[in-house]
Amino acid sequence: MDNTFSQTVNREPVGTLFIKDVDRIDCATFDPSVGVTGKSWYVDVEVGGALDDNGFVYDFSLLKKLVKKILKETVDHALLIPIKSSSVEFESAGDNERWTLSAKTKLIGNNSTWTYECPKGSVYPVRSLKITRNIIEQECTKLVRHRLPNTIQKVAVKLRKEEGDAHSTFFRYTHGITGHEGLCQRLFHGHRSRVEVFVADERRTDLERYVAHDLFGSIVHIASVDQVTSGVYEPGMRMNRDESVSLAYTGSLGTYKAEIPLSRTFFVKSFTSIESITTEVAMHLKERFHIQAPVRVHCYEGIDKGAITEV
Ligand SMILES: Nc1nc2c(c(=O)[nH]1)N=C([C@H](O)[C@H](O)COP(=O)(O)OP(=O)(O)OP(=O)(O)O)CN2
Repeated sequence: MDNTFSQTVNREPVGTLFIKDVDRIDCATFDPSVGVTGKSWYVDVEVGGALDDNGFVYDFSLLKKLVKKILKETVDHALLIPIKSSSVEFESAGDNERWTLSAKTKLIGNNSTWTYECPKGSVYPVRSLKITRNIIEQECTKLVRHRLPNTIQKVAVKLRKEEGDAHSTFFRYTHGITGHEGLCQRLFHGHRSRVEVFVADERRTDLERYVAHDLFGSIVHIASVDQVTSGVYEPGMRMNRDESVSLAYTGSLGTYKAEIPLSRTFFVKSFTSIESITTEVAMHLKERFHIQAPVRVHCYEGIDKGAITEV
């Protein structure tokens, strides 16, 4: 956002405030050229308008609460779908919605289809042909603008990627946590996550790249074997086969069902929590590379949080 606003409007006292990292979004997006992908962003906000009796554009505390509430009710932990795309089909299914999403993606090498049957609110439909960061920023800006008073003349919501260090490796995953009482039960919510690997306390960026790119294929859905209702699966791996796997479970908000390309699904034996995923990764590295020394893995769940396992 430029800062000319406060300089050019000089008839009444005005100002522009900003809050960096007001919230973080963890969601999933559907892109016809990539498929369903986990995403995480820092959220920054700028708001400009007339000053009140305290000299505030808007109280920081109230703005933080409002932005968090709006994001939680809309895009956070949702699957964002571009409903103007010809790759997207929608049907109502009683209390649920049913979405069919077709992707042509070089990452998988075939035409692939994701289906998602979910309680209302699990999908955030966007009136666009595709979902980009810029389009989500515009959508969030509209949502926040709409809930602020008329004294506010300018709003900008910006999404910022986590940078990491020069050697950081990231992967993107979606998952649903069957028994979670909150929005993490949604089968397609996701994260952009860093992975760090240490062998005998020495950082191993080669193994980090192996985990992100080879084991998980950079973009992956992580399912537990007890979520599978039909299709083949093998815990601890992704299977490079041109077929789908069906997942289903019921949480406190309703029933979730999905069909996902098998080559994009990694199966864990127990839970899809970050603790279980990290343990699965550490065990895999130890066995696959016959490592005798202690292997310590830090897998993030989105930004600044995650789990550590040493084996
Ligand atoms: N110990 C764990 N706790 C939680 C896990 C987990 O794997 N291990 N996972 C989740 C969800 O998957 C969720 O996506 C985490 O996102 P988060 O933003 O922390 O969840 P909230 O929306 O509940 O948090 P806010 O700070 O309110 O945004 C949850 N917990």
